[in-house]
Amino acid sequence: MTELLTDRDIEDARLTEWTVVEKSITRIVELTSFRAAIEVVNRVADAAEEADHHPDIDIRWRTLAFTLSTHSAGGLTQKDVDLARRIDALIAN
Ligand SMILES: C[C@H](O)[C@H](O)[C@H]1CNC2=NC(N)=NC(=O)C2=N1
Repeated sequence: MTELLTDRDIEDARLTEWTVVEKSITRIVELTSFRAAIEVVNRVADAAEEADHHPDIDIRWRTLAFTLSTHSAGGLTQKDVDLARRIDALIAN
């Protein structure tokens, strides 16, 4: 579960909205308003607490940047892929 994923594993996960940046993945998303952005942040916070896995979040008016990595493993693990999918679902809804 906390094993580091290979580059191939990350490609195979097909996280099309995410960009690999060094040992992490980032998704930038623009919402319709600051409040809408904060609502997404709150939903992601719930998902993060539930998973006990926490993204770095950069908030700039209505644009959010989520960055995922597993600090304890020093890179990307399945936990990041799982949280990325949850974030994608929360943004879509
Ligand atoms: C004790 C607890 O499981 C750890 O501190 C968790 C919490 N959230 C975390 N989040 C992330 N992104 N990486 C971690 O290594 C991590 N560790």
